This record gives sequence, structure tokens and C-alpha cells, in this order.
Amino acid sequence: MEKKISISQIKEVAQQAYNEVKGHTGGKNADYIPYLANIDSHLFGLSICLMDGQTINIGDTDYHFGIESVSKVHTAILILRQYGAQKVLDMIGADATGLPFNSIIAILLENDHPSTPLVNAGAISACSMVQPVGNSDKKWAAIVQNITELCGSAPQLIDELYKSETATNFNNRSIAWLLKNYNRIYDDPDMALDLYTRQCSLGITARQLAIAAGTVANNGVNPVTKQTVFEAGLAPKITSMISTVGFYEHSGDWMYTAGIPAKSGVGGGVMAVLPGVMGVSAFAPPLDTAGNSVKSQLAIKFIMNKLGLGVFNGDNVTITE
Ligand SMILES: NC(=O)CC[C@H](N)C(=O)O
Repeated sequence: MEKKISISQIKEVAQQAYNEVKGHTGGKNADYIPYLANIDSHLFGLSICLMDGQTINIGDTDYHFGIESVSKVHTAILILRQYGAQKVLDMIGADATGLPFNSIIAILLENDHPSTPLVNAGAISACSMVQPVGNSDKKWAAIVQNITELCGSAPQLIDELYKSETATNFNNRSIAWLLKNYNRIYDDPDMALDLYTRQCSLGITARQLAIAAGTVANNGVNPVTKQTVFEAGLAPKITSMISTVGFYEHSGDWMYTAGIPAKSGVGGGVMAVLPGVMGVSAFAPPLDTAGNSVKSQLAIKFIMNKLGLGVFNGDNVTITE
């Protein structure tokens, strides 16, 4: 069906979502990474990027928070760009685990592949794949350049967060070496782990993540800079991965209730992609038990339901002035 929504309607609903959710007190900051436990839990920002490059920003949308697992989407895009869709499927996979993001059991159950670049195991594998293999500095430069192109501006490493994660990432160290045991690490395991830890420690804003989500929604063309970041055929591949596992063991409930593929990070950020229509990002530190920001989920769900939008609705959506 044809569906028309005006920009002023989107702005109004986004403001309502923000007002409605702002005072919500549910959830708790991630505490297994000491830096994240100390972030002000009242911070809350909401950003939308439309396909013509217009952005709507409400609240703390310029605050640099730890990108954490949202970076998995960015680096998955980078290896899709470098290797193509089939090789990523062969070398990592695109399956949901149905288990927590840092699950070791998931690797043991599926020892023939890490399952998806959007959980820790597959993300560490993805970092090992980033070209040029064997050169940590150049791999890091490629990761940062790719995020910069997706967001239209550069992320900034939060050094204190990087140190905090490096000092406490024992579970991820086990994952890296277990993957090595299954021949699913394609470079030095410690280097892959370090790149993964560093990319998780990048500071990013909700404004930047909405533009990155908008770039995916716009089939690889950044709506703000107009740069073609990746080829259009890769957009449905990354969006399918996000919808399958973006909220880990809560991904099914999320898709059922909100209808928009979205990826979370334990820093409190979420990036959500409605293909052809918009990119949405929200940021608020307190998390649910699966590690997904409580307020970000409520706000994005509010917008989707109020505007009657959803990836499964089959509507041809036009945004009017
Ligand atoms: N879900 C997340 O955001 C987890 C990212 C975090 N750096 C970790 O590996 O544990």
C-alpha cells in the first residue's frame, strides 16, 4: 500500500517519544566494563536521518558514548565491501545464535562457523578478516575509515574505555583462541581481539549513528555526504543480519513488537534501519538483561508504532514536506 508521512509528523512523534521515555527508570548501566558503569545514566538522545539528508536530533545527540557492539555492524560492512557477500557467509555465517552476545556455548554448538559477525565471536573473526591481513595499523585505519564514511564524520577513540575493556576482556580472549582452534580466525588471534576491543571503545554520537543507519537504509549512499560507501546489493545482506541477531536473544521479540532491524551496544547506543525510509539512533546507558538500552528500545518502538511503520508492513512509504 502507498503510505505518506510528513516530516513534521516525524518530528512531532520523535519529540513525543523523547518526552514519553525520558523519565523511565528501568535498566542498569553495563558494569562488567568499569568505564561504562560510571557513565551518567540520565543521558538520552534520539536522532533520525531521512533519505534526503535531513536529520532530526533531540536530547543528548552530541554526547560521545562507547559504540561497543554497534561497531559490529560497521566492520561487517567493511568485510562485505572487501570480500563480498558469499565469502562472508562462507567464512563467518549469517545465523542467529539465540544466545547472549558473548556466548562460548554458541561457538561449541556451531564449531563449523562462528554464526554471524554481529556477536562477539563473529565480530572477532571479522576483525581478523579485515584487509590488509597481518598489518594491525593498516587494518585499524581501514576500520576507522569505514566508520567515518558510514557516519559522514570520524569517531574518536575513548582511551580510558579501551584500557578498561582491555584489562577486563577475559571472556573475549577465550573466544578468540577457541575460534583459532576451529580455524575461524584469519589473522593473529591477539591482534584480532585487540582490534575488536579498540573498535568497541570508539566514541560515537547518536547523530553519527543515525547517519550510518541512514546510509544502510539508503542502499549504501550516505544521505548527508552523498558518498557511495558500499554497493547497493550489500544493503539487504547487512540489514538481514541486523534483524536476525541485532538484539541477541531478544531479537525476535524486538522485530515482532517494533518491526525495525536494529543493533545495540552495551554503551547504550542503538542504530536502526528502515530500508528506503530512514535511519534511527537512540542512546541511553541503562540496559535490559540482554544488554540492550531500555530507553532506546522504548523510544524507537514508540516512533514505529505511532507512525504505523514496519519493515514487514509491505508499505511503499513516501516522506512529504
Ligand atoms: N554487546 C556489546 O556491546 C558487547 C561489547 C563489548 N565490548 C564486549 O565485547 O563484551
